[in-house]
Amino acid sequence: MEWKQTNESVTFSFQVAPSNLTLGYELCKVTDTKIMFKIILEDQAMVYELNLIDNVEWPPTWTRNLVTMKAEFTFTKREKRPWLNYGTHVLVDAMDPGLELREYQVVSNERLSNLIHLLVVRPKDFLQIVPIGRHVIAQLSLRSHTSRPYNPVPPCLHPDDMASNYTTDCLCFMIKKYSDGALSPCMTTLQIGQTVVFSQSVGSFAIGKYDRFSIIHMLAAGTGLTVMLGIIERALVIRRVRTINLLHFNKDEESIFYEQQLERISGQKLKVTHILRNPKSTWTGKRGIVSRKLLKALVGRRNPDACVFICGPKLFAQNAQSSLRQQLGWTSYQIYEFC
Ligand SMILES: Cc1cc2nc3c(=O)[nH]c(=O)nc-3n(C[C@H](O)[C@H](O)[C@H](O)COP(=O)(O)OP(=O)(O)OC[C@H]3O[C@@H](n4cnc5c(N)ncnc54)[C@H](O)[C@@H]3O)c2cc1C
Repeated sequence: MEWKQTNESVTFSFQVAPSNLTLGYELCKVTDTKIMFKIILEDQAMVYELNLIDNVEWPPTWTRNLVTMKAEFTFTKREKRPWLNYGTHVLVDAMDPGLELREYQVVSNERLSNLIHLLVVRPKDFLQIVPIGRHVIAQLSLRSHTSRPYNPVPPCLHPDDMASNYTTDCLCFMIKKYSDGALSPCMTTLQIGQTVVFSQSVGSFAIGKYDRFSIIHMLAAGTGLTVMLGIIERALVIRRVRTINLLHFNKDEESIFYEQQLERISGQKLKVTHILRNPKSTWTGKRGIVSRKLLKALVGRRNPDACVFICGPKLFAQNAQSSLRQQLGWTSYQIYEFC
């Protein structure tokens, strides 16, 4: 663990091993001087108990280097004076706690399109940086029996599109409303100040496994886009990645969301293609469903320097996998399906 300070603040960072990419973090305030730090690695987690020499304010702010994934957490000191040392830290047993549910307060809930809302929520005395490609479980209250998985999304991909009221201790979600659904109608109508429950991160995706590829193809159907946004945010700053080819499949013009925001960051590296199943006759873009013909044209035959990420309904993912593997020669280690 490294630390540095000014009179006003103290900053901590953890570097486990350069070969082991830190994927995510969970910080929990126990008291004003005791903080638990959980560091999430590819297939294990480490928990440190940090006992500070003096009181700090909660929450800390954080910044992350998206290439190395190293994050720095900065706490404001309650008493503005230099510390002789930070205190002590010990590695504690990181037993699997099972699903831990916490209440989050809604800080904004805005419409992105007809059916999609951007929800920003903030927990109390807790902060998590969810590993890219992993999700959390949501439910309306701690006692509710209905839960659904959702992918946290970056607060923005361009500073002009920053989510309303976002601070670095918040999580952001893009949630589609299914009017006859059990949870999404409530999730999309939450008001500022109401609470909702989320778990810690779940899943096994490890972004570092794909760092060797210089071309990333993404096949996203509808809200399958959500998991791709964190990958895009990082891929844009990874020098080795030359091309991000995002294919976003939707039903019709009204179902497209986050279009202008993606347009703003697309260019030499990121290319976005919208493919509609049922567009109006005026649509001049691509149309159809995922098929061998379409993927041959937009992804092409197997390229050893490329990987493909797939996220969407089961049938969509099955069709994509069979077209890529059986007809276009792609191999399983190049493909990751989020489900
Ligand atoms: C890993 C993961 C991440 C996800 N991330 C996101 C995300 O970031 N954003 C997002 O919006 N969604 C995401 N989802 C989907 C999300 O978890 C919910 O499934 C979605 O919000 C619908 O939940 P609901 O309770 O409102 O609807 P449900 O009650 O689950 O119903 C959804 C729709 O399916 C229909 N339906 C329900 N049961 C059946 C059935 N047996 N047969 C046929 N149709 C049926 C319903 O009529 C309704 O139209 C993710 C899913 C997974 C697995």
